[in-house]
Amino acid sequence: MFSTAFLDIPALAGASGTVRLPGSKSISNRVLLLAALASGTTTVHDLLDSDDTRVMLDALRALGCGIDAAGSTLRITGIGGQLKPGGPMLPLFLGNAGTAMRPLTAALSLLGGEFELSGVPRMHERPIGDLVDALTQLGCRIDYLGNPGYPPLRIRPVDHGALVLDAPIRVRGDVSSQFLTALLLALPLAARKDIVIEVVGELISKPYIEITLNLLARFGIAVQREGWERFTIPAGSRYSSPGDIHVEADASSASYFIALGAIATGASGQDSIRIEGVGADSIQGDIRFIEAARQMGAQVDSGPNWLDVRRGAWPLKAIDLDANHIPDAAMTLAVMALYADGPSTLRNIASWRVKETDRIDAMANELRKLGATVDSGPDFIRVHPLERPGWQAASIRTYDDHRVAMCFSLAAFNPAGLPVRILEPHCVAKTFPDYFETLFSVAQAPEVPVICIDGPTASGKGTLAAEVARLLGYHYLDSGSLYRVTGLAMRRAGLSAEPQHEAQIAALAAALPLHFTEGKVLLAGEDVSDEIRTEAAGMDASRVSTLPAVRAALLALQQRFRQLPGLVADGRDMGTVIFPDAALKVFLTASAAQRAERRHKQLISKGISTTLDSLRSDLEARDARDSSRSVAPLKPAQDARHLDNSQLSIEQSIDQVLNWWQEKQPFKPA
Ligand SMILES: Nc1ncnc2c1ncn2[C@@H]1O[C@H](COP(=O)(O)OP(=O)(O)O)[C@@H](O)[C@H]1O
Ligand SMILES: Nc1ccn([C@@H]2O[C@H](COP(=O)(O)OP(=O)(O)O)[C@@H](O)[C@H]2O)c(=O)n1
Repeated sequence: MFSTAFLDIPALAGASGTVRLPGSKSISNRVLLLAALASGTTTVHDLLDSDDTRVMLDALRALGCGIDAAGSTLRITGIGGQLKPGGPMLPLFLGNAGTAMRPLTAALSLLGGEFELSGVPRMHERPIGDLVDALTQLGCRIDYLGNPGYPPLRIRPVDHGALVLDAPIRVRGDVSSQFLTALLLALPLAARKDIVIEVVGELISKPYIEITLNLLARFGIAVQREGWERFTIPAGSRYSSPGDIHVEADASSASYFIALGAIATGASGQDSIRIEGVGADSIQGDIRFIEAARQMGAQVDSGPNWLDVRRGAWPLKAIDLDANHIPDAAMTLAVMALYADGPSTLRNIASWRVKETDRIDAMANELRKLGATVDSGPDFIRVHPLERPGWQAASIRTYDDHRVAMCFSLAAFNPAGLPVRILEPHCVAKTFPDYFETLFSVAQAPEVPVICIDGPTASGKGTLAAEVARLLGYHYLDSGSLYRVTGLAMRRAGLSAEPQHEAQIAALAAALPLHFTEGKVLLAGEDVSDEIRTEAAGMDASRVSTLPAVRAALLALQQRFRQLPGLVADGRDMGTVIFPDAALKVFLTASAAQRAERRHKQLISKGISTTLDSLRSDLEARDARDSSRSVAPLKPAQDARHLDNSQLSIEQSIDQVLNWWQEKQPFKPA
């Protein structure tokens, strides 16, 4: 996941390959609650691991469920429809997870304990009054702790004998279908008699109710349905665990990759995007996004649990769609509309206004920043396509809304070749923590940005480069470590850095079984991070690095680090030889005295004993060798910016490089 303040997605030109998507949020949280209410143990496969499911799991653990996770499989032992009596009041914090807040409100009102349910400030602006009203009709005791009609809530125990089950429970269906879902999931707890639910108003998002009914059936509860107005939970209904249950991949998450397939062509001009984990026969309503994508021109094939999408019509065909049945996935259409042959209109989407943010306003604002003309009203949005000269580079605000972040990544395919900046990209953690990594695994960029930091030993290149990479969410290449590992491999093979061994050492370098994980350097699985940091290893590295065949052998390996979304590389010849087209080159220096002192401190702190004098003479010897060798000598690239950090702190150096980088970006401030 990207935990950076922003993520710059370079202009993308194509995409092809296979993606596996995380489990559906809607299915995951319903399955968790049903498994928690059932007796016995349910093994849940391919559960989504995200903020919303974590919030739900924390709540269920607090209620006394046994939860045991191993990889993407989770075993959950339910409470059999009953809480342990006499527990203390339980405060439950539910973040911004509507799929936890609504059903838990209903279930906890009927379980008999005392609870306080709260969330982030936005959760306290998301209406829940219609659900509370329905539960109150039944005799449940729920108080508002803040504004009436909104969380936070206090729930008090109620005697099941006192519940009013004779009259139908009336619930509004036209604000959020989650209220009806919540009742359907929870009311079997009280089904001494048949319980009838009547929906008031036109029910929105019906496909989500289908998921609810489908999963209730998997847990042994056969709800009877008359149209979309009346639902009966039969007397004596009891949750029974199905034993094992598989969670489909999230169809709403699939929408971004279906759109990707429709917009992008592969490197060869004909490859497709294959999506695994969900097929066209999914029980999730958002799978009908496929129909809308086809209408816009996508070619979609499907089989059991897979989809295959490629570009059909281009430009895409504009659509005019009642998107009430796919409210979440329809946001993706609003960005696809930028690539269409005329204005596209999405209607009947008033529910967008009460989601993670007001999504109609959010989409309209951010699409306008890209240069688009957008009209919107209480329940619709109309997006005009963008011609090549109209596109603008924009910093996209994401409003703590995962879907805004994900769908705007598709703007990186703009024909103007502009990058897109996504602010607060970590909001995707709500449903798809690795969204951007997954996108980057199939996307191709004509130019992956590189920042090079070259300079003499102990000038602070590694420190600076690693931190700049972390702040930008870029990959990091410590090219010196490759020469250090080659030096080590040379020693272990009984060779020395002489011309007669050059070919053998180069062969070792070309096939180094090298891995970088969590700041460690592994050689054939062995952690050599400390061994390569000694001054002796530095000297060996300096010697092997003078051998032209070794440098040639390491060239391709280094260039393979240039991957989306970008790279920061440090060394001696990053800007001159390895990445001559880098967008920013920094030549970092500091006085020899300063560098010797820094290295001294660094080694002493690692418990490696050395003297300042020997370090200084080693360092000068290395400077001389690095600068005078015939291949790729240490020297500033012609277009490098010089930074002497003798008098600068680490933070000041980082700020300077980030400022130079920002100057090169086309983004206006957010
Ligand atoms: N601007 C700076 N001011 C003071 N110390 C620094 C500065 N930059 C780096 N250092 C320290 O100098 C030491 C050497 O830095 P390092 O990044 O390993 O250098 P290089 O990769 O160029 O050999 C480290 O202990 C680091 O914390
Ligand atoms: N791109 C690079 C990186 C390192 N090297 C060599 O590899 C040695 C070790 O690199 P390093 O970056 O780990 O060294 P320090 O700067 O930390 O001393 C250097 O002394 C250079 O001679 C190189 O030739 N080219």
